[in-house]
Amino acid sequence: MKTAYTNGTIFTMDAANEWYKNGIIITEDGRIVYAGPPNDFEQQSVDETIDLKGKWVLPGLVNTHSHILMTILRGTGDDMNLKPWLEQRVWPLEQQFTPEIGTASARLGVLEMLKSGTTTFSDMFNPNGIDSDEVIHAIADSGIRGAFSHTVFSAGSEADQRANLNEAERFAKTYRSFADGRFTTMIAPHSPYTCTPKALEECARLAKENKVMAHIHVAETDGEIEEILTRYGARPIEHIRRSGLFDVPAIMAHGVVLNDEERAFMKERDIRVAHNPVSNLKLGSGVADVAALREADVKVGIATDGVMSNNNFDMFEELRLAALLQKGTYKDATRLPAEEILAMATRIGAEAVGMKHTGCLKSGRCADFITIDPSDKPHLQPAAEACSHLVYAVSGKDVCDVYVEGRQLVKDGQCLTMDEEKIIADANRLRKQLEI
Ligand SMILES: CSC[C@H]1O[C@@H](n2cnc3c(O)ncnc32)[C@H](O)[C@@H]1O
Ligand SMILES: [Zn+2]
Repeated sequence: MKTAYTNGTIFTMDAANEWYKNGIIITEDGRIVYAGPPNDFEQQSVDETIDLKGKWVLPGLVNTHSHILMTILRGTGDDMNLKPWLEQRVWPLEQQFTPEIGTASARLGVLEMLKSGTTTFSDMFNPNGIDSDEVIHAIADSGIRGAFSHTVFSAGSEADQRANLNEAERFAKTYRSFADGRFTTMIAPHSPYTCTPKALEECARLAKENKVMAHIHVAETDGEIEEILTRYGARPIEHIRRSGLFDVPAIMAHGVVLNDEERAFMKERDIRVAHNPVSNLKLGSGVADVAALREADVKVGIATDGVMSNNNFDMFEELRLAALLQKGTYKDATRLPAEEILAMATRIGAEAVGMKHTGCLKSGRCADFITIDPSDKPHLQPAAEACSHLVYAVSGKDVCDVYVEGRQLVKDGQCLTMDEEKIIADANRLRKQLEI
């Protein structure tokens, strides 16, 4: 089936940042075969024509780090610093999870992501209390794209730790090319402070043997740097390097506390960063020096983290904040211009999670795109400066249509693939089972 989407303002987000007013996208079998000006487009050459009536079109957003299984915990654990938040609130709550809670939580998270314009996300699942096979199938049914990992923690007995690593490997092998290739997997040791050096080494081996990326929380707070220095005599980046985990393509969540030497090393090893501006502020962790990372030519994607530290999955909020934080901390408004932020949320984010086939509206890439209709929205008028509006004025609620691999998943703000009423009812019913 060949479909033409006509009369859109198309932000290709390719390396040249080309955009076209009254542009056209032609898709076939889930791929883009053309994106650009209408030139000599002939309606007869396609099976179907959809008039976008001036809507803005951009690649679906890529959320490079999330925890959808925490979605049911939204609104709990506010106003706490990272360590007590994890130890006193998050982990005791996650211990109460059942498979039903985990799956309901995942569905709610995916629904929110899709409706706010995210088409790809890279997620760390909790290892306890859930049925990761059921979760993966629930996510697959929604039509979204993603990279998933069953997180590794060095907790419990030796047998428990071995079982956790075995499950992380089984999960990575089983789903490494699942849902018609929309899903990939990663090996995700939670962090250098929750995993032993041996577990990090094991994770490095598993990622290498299974040819998947590594995903880990690193350099999130000053406290983490001190703790790892005290325990192992090295800062987190050097400590993890010694384990071999950075011998495979890796993405680190946070990267708030880094120095020049570490950034140069990250460039050399192509270690990517998932920047979580809201989560880093909410947990009092600080502000990642994204401008320095970009100057060092490190790939930086944008992310939400879980909703307990956010409290939503609206990537547009992250874009705006990511731009403003660098301008404010550097006292220099030229830092991270809107075009660069948009690229980080799309093409660069996709590269950061190892998905070069999405994130850009270009012939050969997957037809993963979203539309926004500015025509009835005062906050997006005058509509001429669309690129600026996409970073500084749009919110997830403005997203109109969402397509993944040419399949429409959201139409006029309504999700076509998920039962919204049931998902919300289930989340509220199951939330009552948790002792908050
Ligand atoms: C879902 S398994 C991963 C594990 O990570 C916890 N988590 C969520 N946000 C953060 C963060 O910012 N730093 C460290 N760990 C985090 C989550 O609750 C799970 O237990
Ligand atoms: Zn996280």
